[in-house]
Amino acid sequence: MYLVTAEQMRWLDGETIQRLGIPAIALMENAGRVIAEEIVALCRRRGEEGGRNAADGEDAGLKDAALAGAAFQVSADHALTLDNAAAERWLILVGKGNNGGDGLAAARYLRETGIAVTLVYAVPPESLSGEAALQRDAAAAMGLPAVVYGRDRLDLAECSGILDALLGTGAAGAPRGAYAELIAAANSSGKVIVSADIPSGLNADTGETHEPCIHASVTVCLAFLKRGLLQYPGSSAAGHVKVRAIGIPTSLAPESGVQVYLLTPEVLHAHLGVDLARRRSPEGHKGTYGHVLLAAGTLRMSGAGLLSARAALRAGCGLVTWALPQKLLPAIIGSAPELMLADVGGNEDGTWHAGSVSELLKLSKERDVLAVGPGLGRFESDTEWLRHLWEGVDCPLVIDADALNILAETDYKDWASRRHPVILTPHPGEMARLAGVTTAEVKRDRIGLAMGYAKDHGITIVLKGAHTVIATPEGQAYVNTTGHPGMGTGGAGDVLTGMISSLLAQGMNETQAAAFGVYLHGLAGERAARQRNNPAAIIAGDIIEAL
Ligand SMILES: NC(=O)C1=CN([C@@H]2O[C@H](COP(=O)(O)OP(=O)(O)OC[C@H]3O[C@@H](n4cnc5c(N)ncnc54)[C@H](O)[C@@H]3O)[C@@H](O)[C@H]2O)[C@@H](O)CC1
Ligand SMILES: Nc1ncnc2c1ncn2[C@@H]1O[C@H](COP(=O)(O)OP(=O)(O)O)[C@@H](O)[C@H]1O
Ligand SMILES: [K+]
Repeated sequence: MYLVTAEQMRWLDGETIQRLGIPAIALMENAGRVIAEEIVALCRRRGEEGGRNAADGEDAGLKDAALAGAAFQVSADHALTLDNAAAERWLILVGKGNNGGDGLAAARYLRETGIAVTLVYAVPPESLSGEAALQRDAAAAMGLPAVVYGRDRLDLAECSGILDALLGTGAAGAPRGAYAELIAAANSSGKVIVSADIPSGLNADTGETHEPCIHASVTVCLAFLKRGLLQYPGSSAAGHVKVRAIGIPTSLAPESGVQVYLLTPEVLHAHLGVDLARRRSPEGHKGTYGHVLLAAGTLRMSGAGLLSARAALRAGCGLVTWALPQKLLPAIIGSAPELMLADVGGNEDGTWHAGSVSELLKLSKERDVLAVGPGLGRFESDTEWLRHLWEGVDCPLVIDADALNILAETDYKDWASRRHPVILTPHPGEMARLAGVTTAEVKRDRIGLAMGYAKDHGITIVLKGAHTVIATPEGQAYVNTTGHPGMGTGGAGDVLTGMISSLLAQGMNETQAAAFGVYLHGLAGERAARQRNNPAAIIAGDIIEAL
C-alpha cells in the first residue's frame, strides 16, 4: 500500500480526471458513498453492541433464501442499509472545498438509509464553488436541512454522530475562524466523529496536528493513504483508518513519484522479495546461514551485547561471535552457551580500547556482517576506531547506539566510500544528533527526515519508535505498524540490531533485512505481550523468546 503526500494526491486526482476522463464529480460521488458506507457500518456495530437484534437486511435475506430453497433472490444495498437508522442523527460539518463536497455527497447517501442528517456549513453555502457547489445544490434539492455556523442555532448535543468534512488535503496551516470553532466544539461534544479523508487540522504530509485538530474515531481515507495518517500524533487523531477506493487507479501511483509504502506482508513479499516463510534448504548447515560479528558491551552495559547476540541467533543466523572487552569475559561465560566470544582487550574498567580495531578487522574477514554499538560506551579515539572499521570492514555494517553518537560527532561523509551497505538504527534522540536537529524536529516529520538523511548519506536508516521508518539511499521508505508501546523498554533496540544483522548474514539485502527485521521485531513484541497478558509487562528478553 502506497503512502502519498497531498501534492502527489492532487497529481493523481488530476491525472484521473484529465487523462482518464473521469469527471471530478464522479470521484466525489464515490467518496461520498464510501464515507456513508463506513458511517453505516459504524452505526451497525454500535447497534449490535447495544444488544439490539442485529439481524440486518442481508442476514434476513439469507434466512429467507434458506427457507425458499434456491428460489430467485434479491437484496437491498447492504452497505447502505441500517435497521436502526431512525435512532441516528448525524451532523455533517461542511467546509468550503472538495472535502466539504465529499461530506455533502455522503449526507445524501446517509439520508437514503433513513439516517437524519443536518448540514452545518462552516462558511455561507454561496461561497462554495465547482463540484462542492454542485453537491450543495443536490443536497438542497433533496431537502436536506442545513444551518450556517455563526448564523443559525446549533446544538451538538442533539446528534448521535458527527461527520468531519471541514478540511482535507487542501488545508493550509492551523484551522481558522469558524473551522477552528467547529473543530473545538466537535471534540468537546463527546460524540463519535468520522473524518472525511483526514481529520481536519492535521497536516496530511507530516502528521503534525494543529491547534485545534479533530480527534476522530474513524477516518475514511480516500483513494491513497496519506503520509500524515501514519505519523504521530496524526495517527492518534485519525483513530481507525479505513482506506477506500474512489476510482483513482493504483497503477498511476508509481508515475506520481510515490516512494513510500506501508510495510505489509504483501509489500515485503511482492515488492521487496522477502520469503516470509524463511524457508531453509534441507541441506543447510550453520555455515549456510551466515556468521554475525558483534562489537558491543562494556562491563556496566554487558546486557546490551548479550541481548543483541541472542536476538541474532534467534533470528536464524548460523553463528554469532561477540567481540567484547576482556574484563567482561568472566561475567559472560556460560550466560549464552550458543555464542562464540572473542576477547579484544580493552581497559581495566571493562570499557573498550581503540587498539581493539586490528583484532576486529581480522575477525571480520571470516564473518558476513559487523554489528557495532549496543552498550559500547565511548572511549578515547573512538572516532578513528569507527573510521577504521567503516573503511576496512569488507561486509555490511549495522550501526547502533553509542556508535551512532560517534558518527554524529564527525562528518563521516568524508570517510572512504564502502563497497558494502551500512544500516543505521537510531531512535529519535540519536537521529536528532545525527541530523543536527532537535528531537522535536525529528518527530515533526519522521518519514521526510529519514528519507532525506538516507539519500543524502547513501545509507539505510531505521528510524525507530512507534511506526518505525526504514529509508533507503535510493529514496524509498517503508513505514512499519507492528509493535506497541510496551516495547519502549530498555534493550528492545539492541534486540532489533541483532535481528537485522542476523537477516543480513543470512543473505538478505540491506532493505530486506532492515524492513523484515523491524516487522518481525514488532510481531514478536506483540506475541510477547499476549503471553504476558499486558504490553506493559514485557522486557527486551521476552521479545527474543517470542521470536
Ligand atoms: N478530484 C478531487 O480533487 C478530489 C478531492 N477529494 C477531496 O477533496 C479534498 C481536497 O479538497 P480541496 O483541495 O478543495 O481542499 P479542502 O477541501 O481541504 O479545503 C480547502 C479550502 O479550505 C479553506 N482552508 C484551507 N486551509 C484553511 C485553514 N487553515 N483554515 C480555514 N480554512 C482553510 C480554503 O478556503 C480552501 O479553499 C480531499 O481531502 C478529499 O476529501 C475527493 O472529493 C476526491 C476527488
Ligand atoms: N510505541 C511503540 N510502538 C512500537 N514500537 C516501539 C514503541 N516504542 C518503542 N518501540 C520499539 O522498541 C525499540 C526501542 O529501541 P531503543 O529506543 O533503541 O531502546 P534501547 O536503546 O533501550 O534498546 C525500537 O525498535 C522501537 O521501534
Ligand atoms: K476532514
